[in-house]
Amino acid sequence: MFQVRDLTVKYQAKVVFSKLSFELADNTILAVLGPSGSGKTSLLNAITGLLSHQGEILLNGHPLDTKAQTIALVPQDYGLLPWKTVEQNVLLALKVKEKKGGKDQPKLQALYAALGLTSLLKRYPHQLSGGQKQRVALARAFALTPDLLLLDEAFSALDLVIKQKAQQLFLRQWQETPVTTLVVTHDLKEALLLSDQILLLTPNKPQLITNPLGDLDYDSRTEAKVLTQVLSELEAEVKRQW
Ligand SMILES: Nc1ncnc2c1ncn2[C@@H]1O[C@H](COP(=O)(O)OP(=O)(O)OP(=O)(O)O)[C@@H](O)[C@H]1O
Repeated sequence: MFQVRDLTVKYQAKVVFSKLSFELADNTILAVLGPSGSGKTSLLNAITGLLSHQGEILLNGHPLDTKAQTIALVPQDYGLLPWKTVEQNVLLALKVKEKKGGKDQPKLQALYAALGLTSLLKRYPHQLSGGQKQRVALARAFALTPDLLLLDEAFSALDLVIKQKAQQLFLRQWQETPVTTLVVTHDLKEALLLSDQILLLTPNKPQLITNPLGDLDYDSRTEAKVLTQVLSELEAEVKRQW
């Protein structure tokens, strides 16, 4: 179980959110949805330990410990080292995290194949499209077999077709190795397509809601009728809150 208890984040006098609390069962995908400036990135930074905070962040009942537990982050700009090849970017992350057994070649090759990277392993980031870079960042995150996976607007820079493909690949890989995941997004549709639960980061009262499409697979969620109806309901809720 992943728990956030009375989490307060502030920059000097500016409070971003105060006493935020929620909990997630194991292997839940949570969409963190909020307008610009609502504190989505601050929440991720508090979780990764980059930002000091008050309150508790617990994984399986213990304070999150970035040394003992592995938190994988897929940042918005993908965070690839330009002077390393695709393969080296993935292997370096395993080395930094001292993931023993992480270099299990058959597993890595299966991961590269699943994410369509097999023919790109010797390329450098500047030789990749945005969608390809994003898949490398996902491969690097999944290779770590993390205890917690964080995606910060990881799909937002992609065009519509590539985005849908990337979301499907992400979900397929996630089903192979499920992990509690926070997907930060400002895109309501993305929240509905990917998550089990949605955290509405509103200025007044953050709210955790169950995704009404949570029991459906990705293809069923994208069926226009279902999605349009639920999307307009969520939009109405968001307008009330924001
Ligand atoms: N280093 C900082 N110093 C002071 N204020 C900051 C700092 N970083 C963020 N903020 C402020 O904290 C608030 C939350 O910022 P944050 O980046 O977490 O929001 P966000 O929801 O991720 O926004 P976006 O969707 O635009 O990335 C904003 O008002 C922002 O201006």
